[in-house]
Amino acid sequence: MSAHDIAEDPPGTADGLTRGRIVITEQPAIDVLRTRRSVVANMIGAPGPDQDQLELILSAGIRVPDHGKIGPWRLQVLGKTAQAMLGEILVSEFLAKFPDANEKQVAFERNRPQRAPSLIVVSSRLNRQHKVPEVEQLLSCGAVCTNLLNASACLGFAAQWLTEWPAYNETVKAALGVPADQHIVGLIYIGTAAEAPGERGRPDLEAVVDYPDVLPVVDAGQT
Ligand SMILES: Cc1cc2nc3c(=O)[nH]c(=O)nc-3n(C[C@H](O)[C@H](O)[C@H](O)COP(=O)(O)O)c2cc1C
Repeated sequence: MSAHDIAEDPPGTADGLTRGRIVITEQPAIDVLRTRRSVVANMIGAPGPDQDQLELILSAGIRVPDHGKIGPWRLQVLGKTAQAMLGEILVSEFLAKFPDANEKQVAFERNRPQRAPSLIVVSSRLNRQHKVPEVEQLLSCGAVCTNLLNASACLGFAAQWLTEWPAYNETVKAALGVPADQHIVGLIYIGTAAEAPGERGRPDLEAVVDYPDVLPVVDAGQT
């Protein structure tokens, strides 16, 4: 049984951890976090999460630090028809920019939102009247995307956080109901890895972490 199979047994009686009918990976959370890898969307296939699994991923996804309790994010789980409609919009925007595009390129754009079984669009709902700075609200949106990836990994699913050109296209935003002054922060593709991804180089801790005993105050004149 793979990590995201549905348990036949009643809750709590199957091997491993269960939540209702869902088997959760037996890996300790710290190992999921330490070893999670994105899988490129092209390599993510069926099965995708079912509705119960999706709701688990979504509820973990929005359990993020949110200064001011603003909830500055919005999540849209695109169904198959919506994915196909988005694909048609991508084709028309792509052709408007590259009228000489070949068939293969057009087919890629049409299929772009359907590369994986599930597609969650995470966009911002920034409250610019709120005293909490905009950047903090955007960071909370990013945290949602990260939690979606980690929650997917906890259930044994592969996922990738992409923006690509569609996230920055005004027609795409309008079609998704995202106001022009808000952002599409992530398109999260979720499903099952066609093959396990290789490791990706990570910075050594020493390259990014310091343990200063005293503050490394920089003389303003030196900067
Ligand atoms: C905000 C954001 C946008 C991203 N957009 C893209 C993208 O458009 N195309 C891409 O190849 N990777 C994109 N990535 C990177 C992948 O999500 C992923 O981090 C990368 O493939 C490395 O995999 P890893 O998560 O295993 O480190 C983006 C990451 C972030 C945080």
